[in-house]
Amino acid sequence: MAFLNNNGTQPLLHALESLRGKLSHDDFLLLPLVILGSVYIFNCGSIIPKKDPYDYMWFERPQADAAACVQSEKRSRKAADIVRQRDADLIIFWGSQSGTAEGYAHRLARESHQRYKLVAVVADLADYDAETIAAIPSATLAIFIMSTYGEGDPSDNAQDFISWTRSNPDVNLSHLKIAAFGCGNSNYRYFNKTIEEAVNSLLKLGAIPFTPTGKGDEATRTTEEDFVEWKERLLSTLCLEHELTEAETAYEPEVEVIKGEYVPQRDLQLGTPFQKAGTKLSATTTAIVPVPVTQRTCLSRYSAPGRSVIEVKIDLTAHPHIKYKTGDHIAVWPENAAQEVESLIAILGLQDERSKPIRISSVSANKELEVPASTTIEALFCHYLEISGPVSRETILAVARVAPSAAIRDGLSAIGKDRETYALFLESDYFTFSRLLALGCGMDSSASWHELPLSFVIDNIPRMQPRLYSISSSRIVSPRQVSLTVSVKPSLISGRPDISIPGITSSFLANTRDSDDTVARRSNLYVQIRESTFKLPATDNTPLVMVAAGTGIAPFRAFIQEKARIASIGKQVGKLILFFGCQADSDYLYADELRELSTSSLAGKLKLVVAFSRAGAQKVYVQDRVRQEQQEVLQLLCEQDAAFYICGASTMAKEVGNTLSQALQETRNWSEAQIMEWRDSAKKSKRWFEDVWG
Ligand SMILES: Cc1cc2nc3c(=O)[nH]c(=O)nc-3n(C[C@H](O)[C@H](O)[C@H](O)COP(=O)(O)O)c2cc1C
Repeated sequence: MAFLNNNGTQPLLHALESLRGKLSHDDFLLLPLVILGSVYIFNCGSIIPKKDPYDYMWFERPQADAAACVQSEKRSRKAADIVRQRDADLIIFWGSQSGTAEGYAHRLARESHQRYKLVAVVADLADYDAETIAAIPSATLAIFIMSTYGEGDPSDNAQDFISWTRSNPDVNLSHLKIAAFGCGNSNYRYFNKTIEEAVNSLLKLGAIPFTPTGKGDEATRTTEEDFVEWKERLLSTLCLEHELTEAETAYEPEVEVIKGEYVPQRDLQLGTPFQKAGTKLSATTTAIVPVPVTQRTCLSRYSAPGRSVIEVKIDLTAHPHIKYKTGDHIAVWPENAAQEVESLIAILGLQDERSKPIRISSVSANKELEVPASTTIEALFCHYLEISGPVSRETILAVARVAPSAAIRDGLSAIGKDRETYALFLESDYFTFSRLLALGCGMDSSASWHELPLSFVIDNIPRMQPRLYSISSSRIVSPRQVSLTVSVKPSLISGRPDISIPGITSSFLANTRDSDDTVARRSNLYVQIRESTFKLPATDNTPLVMVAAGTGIAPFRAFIQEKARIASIGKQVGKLILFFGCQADSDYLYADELRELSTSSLAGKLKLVVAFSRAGAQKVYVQDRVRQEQQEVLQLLCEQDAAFYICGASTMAKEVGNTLSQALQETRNWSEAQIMEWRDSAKKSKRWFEDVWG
């Protein structure tokens, strides 16, 4: 059971740490230079400096280039090889698009080791050939943690694995015990389809279920709790089967943080997005580039405090190689609010060190570093850790275990003891990591968090993820000025009507000043164009039926702009119907532009059908409008091969899908199976597109 804890620099670190109290701050900073100087004298026998061509190497650490090493090292694609190499008790495969399932796989590995001294290997499904799972020894439990994406699809890294399960493979898994957890959202039509499909296929091949499959549901905001419940059941079953006893869980760092070391400026990452080693760019994902914000316009304001929709325009002129297509997505890297960064720095007592370089390296065999290897505390908190999110129950319990006093430990343990108490706690106030620590200080005013290791903060706070937006401009109308249509909607806490929590990216975008604004806090955004499947048909004449609610209008605004341009140069365009759900006329986004186009370049082509849910005595939703217009919609879809698009909340998409199914049953007498078949074939032939969110 080889689980790395420390690397060779640890003794030096301990020595430095123990000297820390005896040295002044400046002495401490000089110490590495003193050591290097001694090495130099020892090696050269003289203190007269000679020009050493490899001088710079003294200042470089091997992990600075670890990414390159990992990429060139040829790893086996056989899952059984890694299991045997590490003598693993568990192999945890993950399939994840935005990091949730991946994070859970690492957490399970860490806990099973810390609590039961089990050896767990964490495996990216894309790194192994699927059929090789058949050679995993029977003593090793195979665990699958996978999310569902798109319209019931696997994540990108699980595509090959799922294709393999669908190919009726000729393997026997009757020796293999499996356990599985899915990340999904029940607002989608195909809730947790990927994990269901994976488990069913593995069971058909003879695999033995170890514990019931767990399913996380984002719609009820219970994914985290669903995971914890499933994980505890799995660990207690393992415990019973193998007669394991739980070890005292002292904190074991997964990263090592070195302060006070010289770091060349070029190695420091102070805000540029961090990408893990080996992340490849592809035809569908461009480089991440800094772009100026050229315009920010408020499109609509709501009566709810702080709620609005804004349009943000960014300029790609400085990056001629970066191109986008109409309907693509754009990933935006946000920053945490300055106030949150300041609070965390203050409560950890890191004010004096905030802008000094730190070196971070992974000390876990399973985990690649998820933050830059060289940065500063300030940059780490601002750009690389998601410090503004609500603190999870497991994090509260982890903080309780390292609390500076018994009063804080007991207080925090009581909050995290069960699902219900934790839920009540979250409803009572806004609790980020720093606010949780502040709450701890309230439980024992003599205690402080200054001794909490920085590695603990890095290990327990999720890394910052970019946010995806649909581009709301057309490539042919505006190839260099890209617009995003962003909903700014603070979250509310039921127990504290006075508090509203700003969304991290939307509030960041709302506060980003135009580039010519002299008071700009920062005018550049880091963005990346990501190709979407939400595309216009190849022929301009194909009719389009588009259904949107709220900011789901974004890609349709781009489609309509593009069609108007095509029509204006005398080309034929097909019929366009836009169904748009809003609250009232005040949030009918792009109303003037759409109305104008429907009477000018797209006259007789563009039909606007708007549903207002709060304008009159009766609530009218977008699906009600689709029902009213069903004859024309079905005629376009079934007789004229129109392309059908939905963009907006998954609940809306589900209702619209049901409305269409009902209409097909009533008017054409189609069975459920026929409707499914029709929809699947429309998807395959690129006539049915959904871009929906939870
Ligand atoms: C564009 C999109 C499509 C999704 N489609 C589905 C779906 O069809 N079924 C489902 O159960 N969950 C769906 N989800 C919810 C995700 O599975 C959920 O957010 C999950 O926690 C993501 O895990 P990951 O970060 O590991 O990829 C979707 C989420 C997004 C953003």
